[in-house]
This record gives sequence, structure tokens and C-alpha cells, in this order.
Amino acid sequence: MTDFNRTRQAFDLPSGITYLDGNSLGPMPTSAAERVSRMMSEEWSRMLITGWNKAGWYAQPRKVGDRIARLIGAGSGQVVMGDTLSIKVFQAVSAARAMRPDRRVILSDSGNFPSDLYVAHGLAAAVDAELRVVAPEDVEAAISDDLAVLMITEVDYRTGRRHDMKALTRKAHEVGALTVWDLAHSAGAVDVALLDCDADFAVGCTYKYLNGGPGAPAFIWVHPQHADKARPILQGWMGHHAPFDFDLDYQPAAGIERMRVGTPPVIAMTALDAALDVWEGVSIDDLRARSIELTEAFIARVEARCPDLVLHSPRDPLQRGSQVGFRHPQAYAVMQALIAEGIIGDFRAPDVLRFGFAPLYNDLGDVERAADGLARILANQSWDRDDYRQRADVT
Ligand SMILES: Cc1ncc(COP(=O)(O)O)c(C=O)c1O
Ligand SMILES: Nc1c(O)cccc1C(=O)C[C@H](N)C(=O)O
Repeated sequence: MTDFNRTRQAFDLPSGITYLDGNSLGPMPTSAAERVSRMMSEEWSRMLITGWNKAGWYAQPRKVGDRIARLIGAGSGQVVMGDTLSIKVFQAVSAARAMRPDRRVILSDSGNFPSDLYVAHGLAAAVDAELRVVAPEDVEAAISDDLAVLMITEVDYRTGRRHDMKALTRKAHEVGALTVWDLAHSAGAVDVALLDCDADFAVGCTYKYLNGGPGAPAFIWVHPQHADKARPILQGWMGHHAPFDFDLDYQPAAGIERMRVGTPPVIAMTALDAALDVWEGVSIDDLRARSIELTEAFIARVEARCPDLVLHSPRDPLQRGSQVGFRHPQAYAVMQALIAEGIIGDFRAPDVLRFGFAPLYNDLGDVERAADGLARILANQSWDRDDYRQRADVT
């Protein structure tokens, strides 16, 4: 049985704050600050360039990838870290499309995060492919035999709607297409089973539910049956089979190592590595059960107290990730009023109040405080202020 009291205590959350925005940026594990500080003083400062070998900085993208593999139903040696998620989306989709050169269509849905669609659109223009975007509920029906790549974000960033990875992957394979799964809102939030679903490529970020910190590196997974065949289009020197031979011809490294691009962000990855310690001893089944308990309790309490709000997430917990959205015409101002009371969720345009539940540190007390705070703010209309309507640059 996972000890969620232990995991909650591993975080340095400000007192008096109810934090329900770990689906955008996870909070800092206390050990991350100490670990980064030690890395600076003992490794960078003392070892200088020798740190790449002595401190294991060069091998870090694979070692950290191995720790993430367990959380997403993948095997050891199958995941590598680096770059931003947008870059990893490009790598996965471009490699998958190159494996289906006689087909032009990349299929995605309008619930996908815009960056994924921008990346696929740019790629499609560069390689004479076509990006086809359908409504989330129409994805399965749109899988046709001209499809090269199905590119889906498993959990919708706005609604929390969860696609059926196994069923969509099977359907894509039936028509001869490959799948790319974006796990940004899944890794550390739901029970992902990449190998069991027979997915082809997967990518994700680590600054949300994995708590790696702002700008923490992304990950990429390639099914072992493709790992030695997939050709990275973004061919960087650290994905070369012998980077320090400085060969002028690109020869991809064996397996997942070829999905490395350039120098890894060692300081950021050190913080992430410390954050992954918190996951030791956490069962993903327990995590999923607790996530469902928290989101169900939140929906019930908000609906009982806030008649002005409309649920914007699937009601069936099996079709939902670890977040809940409610719509309100003045959602931005309502969220600012809530944040002013120490209850932090976020706003997603045009009118969604979004709340992420991270079982590692959220509990039923958070659910009650957030639902009751929301009810209070709506009842006394304390959101109705000009300064709460002023949008910040980052929302
Ligand atoms: C589903 C999804 N894809 C891509 C991104 C973009 O990630 P990054 O800014 O790390 O490139 C995000 C979050 O910002 C996301 O939620
Ligand atoms: N990556 C972010 C950032 O650098 C600034 C603010 C927000 C983000 C996010 O990750 C947003 C997130 N993908 C979302 O689902 O809204």
C-alpha cells in the first residue's frame, strides 16, 4: 500500500496554500534544492569538465529515463531525456512518418495542445504531408487506410478527457499506421501502459505531475521493435553512435540513444532525478485509485455547492485523467479571486476553471478547501473586480 502521507511530506509547499495546479507546474520536492546545490558545489565546481564522466552527466538522460519507464509501463533502456516536449513531439512524429513514406496523413484532434498541432503542421509543410484535425470524439472513425501517423495527447489539457490508448492503437495498426502518444497530462497522473497497449512512440514532459521543476527536460519512448529502425530527423551529435569521433557522417546510435539531440540540461535533470526519488515505493494502481477518489469527491462537492458552474470534464472517471474543469463566463476573474485566497488552480481560455489533482501531495482536505472556497467566492461575488479581469502574460 502506498504511503501518501510520506509522499505529501516530501514537498515544500508554502503553508496556507491549496495547490491544484500540478498539472501545469508540479511543486518543489524539498530534496531537489539540496540535491541541486550539492551538484553545483561537489560536481560542477570541483570536477569541472570531468563531471561528464566522473559524475555520470553523460549517462544521465538514460538513467533518468529508466526511472520514468516504470511510471509509463515501459521497460528499462527504452526512454531517454532531453529538450522540450515540443521538440520531442517533432522527433516522434517525424520519425514515425518517415517509417510510412508512402502515406501522407497525420491525424490528431482539436483537443490536443496547440504546440503539438503547430509542430505537426510545420512538419507536414516541410515533408509534403497533411495534418488532419478532427473532434476528439471523432478520432476513431477518422482512422483510415491513408493514415501514416496517429498523434494523440492521451489526456486533454483542458477537459481532462482520456482517450483509449489500447483501442486507438489497435485501430491504427489495423490500417497500417503508427501511433505517437503525448503523455504530458498522463505521466504520474494515470496508469499508462505503453507496452501493454503496443504503442509505437510516446513523449511527455516532467514539470507537471513528475515535479521536475520549470523547464525540466522532456522524455521520449520508442517501442523496442522500432528503436533500431526509427530514423531521427533531428540528427544531433549526441544521438550519433560515436559522438566523440566527430565523424562528418551521421550514424545513429543503437536504440533509444539516437533520440538524444544535444547537450543535456544537467542541472535541471538533477532536480528531476531528486523529484523521482519521491516515486520510489509508489504503486501506479494506488495512484490511479486515489486520483479517482479525489476528482470524484471534488466534482460532487462543487456540484452540490456551486449551481453556476458547468462540468467541463467527463463524468465517468474511467474517461478522465487527474484533472477537473468547470466552465463559468467569468472564469478568469473567478480564478484570480480563488488564488487570492490561497487556492491555486488555473484558467484555460475561453472560460474554463481547471483543477489538477496530484495524489502524491493532494488529499481530501484540499478537495474540501477548494470546493468550499469556490462556493464562497461565487456566492459573495468577490471575483467581480476590475483587477481580477486583467489577464497576466502567463495564465
Ligand atoms: C500536451 C502538451 N504538449 C506539449 C506541451 C508543450 O511543452 P513544452 O513547452 O515543454 O514544449 C504541453 C505543455 O506546455 C502540453 O501540455
Ligand atoms: N510549460 C508551461 C510554461 O512554460 C508556462 C506556463 C504553462 C506551461 C504549461 O505547461 C501549460 C500546460 N501544458 C497546460 O496544459 O496548460
